[in-house]
Amino acid sequence: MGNTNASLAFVSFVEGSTARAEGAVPVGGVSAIEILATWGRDDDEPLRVQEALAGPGRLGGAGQGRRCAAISAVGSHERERRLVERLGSLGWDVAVRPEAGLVMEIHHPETCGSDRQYAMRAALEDGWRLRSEAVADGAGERLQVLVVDAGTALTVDAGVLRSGAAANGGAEFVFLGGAIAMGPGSLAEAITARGARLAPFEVDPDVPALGRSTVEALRAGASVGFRGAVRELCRGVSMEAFGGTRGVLVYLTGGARAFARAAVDETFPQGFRDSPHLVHAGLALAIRSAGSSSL
Ligand SMILES: Nc1ncnc2c1ncn2[C@@H]1O[C@H](COP(=O)(O)OP(=O)(O)OP(=O)(O)O)[C@@H](O)[C@H]1O
Ligand SMILES: CC(C)(CO)[C@@H](O)C(=O)NCCC(=O)O
Repeated sequence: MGNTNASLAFVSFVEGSTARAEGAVPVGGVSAIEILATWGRDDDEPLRVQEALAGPGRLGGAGQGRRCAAISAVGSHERERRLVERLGSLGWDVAVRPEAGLVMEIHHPETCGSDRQYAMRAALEDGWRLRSEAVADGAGERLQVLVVDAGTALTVDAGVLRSGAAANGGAEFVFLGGAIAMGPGSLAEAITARGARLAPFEVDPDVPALGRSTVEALRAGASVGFRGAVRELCRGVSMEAFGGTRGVLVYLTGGARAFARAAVDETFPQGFRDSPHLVHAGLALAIRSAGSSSL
């Protein structure tokens, strides 16, 4: 559940698989992510979920045995509660915001949004897999990850993989923090709510900076202005977390990705990974590694 939209996905794992689900980040064993439904804040959430789960043949073999669901939510606790209740009444065991499995190197980690944490978990795990494929002994290589999530909010977060630091000699996925700003739709809503003579308008990612009417000028501010925020936050967070932008593995996710692509591309000549389902993938990984303890 995001701030504006929510979606329900079915995630399959095939052990040892590195198959790329279309548009999805192919994190450890995630072989497919199928979006079953998406809906807005005002829709009847429990009903949409119930309808999606009832779809014919949707869940493959998952109809048999134990039914496990997990929820990432940054929306209201009331929305979350209604969803958990409905899934429970349909016979699902529900894990609500299971531990993302990150070492949180920020003040007050308990206030950090679950979407930020799951996206970072998926990105770091994917980076780890990529690195171990590229170098036989990747232990000495640094893995620095930046996650850009453009939606209702814009978040730009930094993370690193710390090898061999954990008590068991394994790797630690470390969340270093980042920035929270407004997405393009929020910018548009905010300015028309505060500007007495400004009528509501639709945002568009492909507009010039030079608007020749009020609405064009507003679109320019929301879209071109948003790109500026993305560029500046990507550069700033990378510089402060990693000392530069080179060698950083960058992931872009969120419903407003189209508004952020050009700025991310300009900032990182090494390119970036367009990963629409990063939060779902991270949630699935979190629940899998937590095993039955979170269910
Ligand atoms: N075609 C589009 N036209 C205009 N805005 C769009 C379009 N597609 C996405 N957006 C923007 O994306 C936002 C929704 O993004 P997303 O689907 O990631 O929602 P969300 O998950 O609720 O957001 P968040 O992750 O910040 O909670 C909208 O508020 C709007 O700003
Ligand atoms: C920042 C948002 C709104 C992004 O969806 C969400 O992750 C959230 O509500 N976070 C709580 C505050 C924090 O992440 O520090």
